[in-house]
Amino acid sequence: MKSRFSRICVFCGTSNGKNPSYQLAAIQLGKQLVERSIDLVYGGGSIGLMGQISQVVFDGGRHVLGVIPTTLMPPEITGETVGEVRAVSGMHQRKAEMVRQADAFIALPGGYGTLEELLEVITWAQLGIHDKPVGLLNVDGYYNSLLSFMDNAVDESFITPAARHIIVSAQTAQDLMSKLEEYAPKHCGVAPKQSWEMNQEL
Ligand SMILES: C/C(=C\CNc1ncnc2c1ncn2[C@@H]1O[C@H](COP(=O)(O)O)[C@@H](O)[C@H]1O)CO
Repeated sequence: MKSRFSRICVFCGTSNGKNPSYQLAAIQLGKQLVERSIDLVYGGGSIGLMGQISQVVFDGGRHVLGVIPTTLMPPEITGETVGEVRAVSGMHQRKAEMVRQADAFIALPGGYGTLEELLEVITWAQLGIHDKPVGLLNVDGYYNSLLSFMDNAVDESFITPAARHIIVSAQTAQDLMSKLEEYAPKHCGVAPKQSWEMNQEL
């Protein structure tokens, strides 16, 4: 299956979560990447959903790149990383490197870390720093409240309808991948991408 993407960055929980369907979704997304010959970029390590997806993609013969701050590298904190490990000096450098390396982003269920990474790539898209698709795998409605928040922010005129379109969501890995393949931005970035690159944001 030919994809428009070479490498997708996945944000996801350092825990597996309570509902077994979260782990299943991480495995299914990993299989989708393998079937579509897409490599994985992620936060490194083998804990929680991060471990599930990286193992599936690695076992499927695709390249796995874990971008991890040196402080989080000890295996007792994050476990072992399969594939290539890229050490970075801190969390800001990690995110910039993930954005540089990937040509789309997907968030699986997770906690604060996942949410922060997801919102940053959405914000960067809104500003015009990148124009890469951002997907949300809304497993068993885990992100319904976040999506409702965004809809309310549109109703209250804090998010434009075009910027609401930045986030592509689906309930299954297969549906999400199909939607991301077809994604075309509707919003205009606040400033052109070239001017951000000149300022070395990425
Ligand atoms: C939080 C715990 C350990 C921290 N270890 C991490 N190792 C690798 N990546 C991490 C870690 N913590 C956060 N991240 C990044 O955020 C996302 C996961 O955070 P969440 O809060 O679990 O959603 C993930 O995408 C990573 O890039 C103790 O369990």
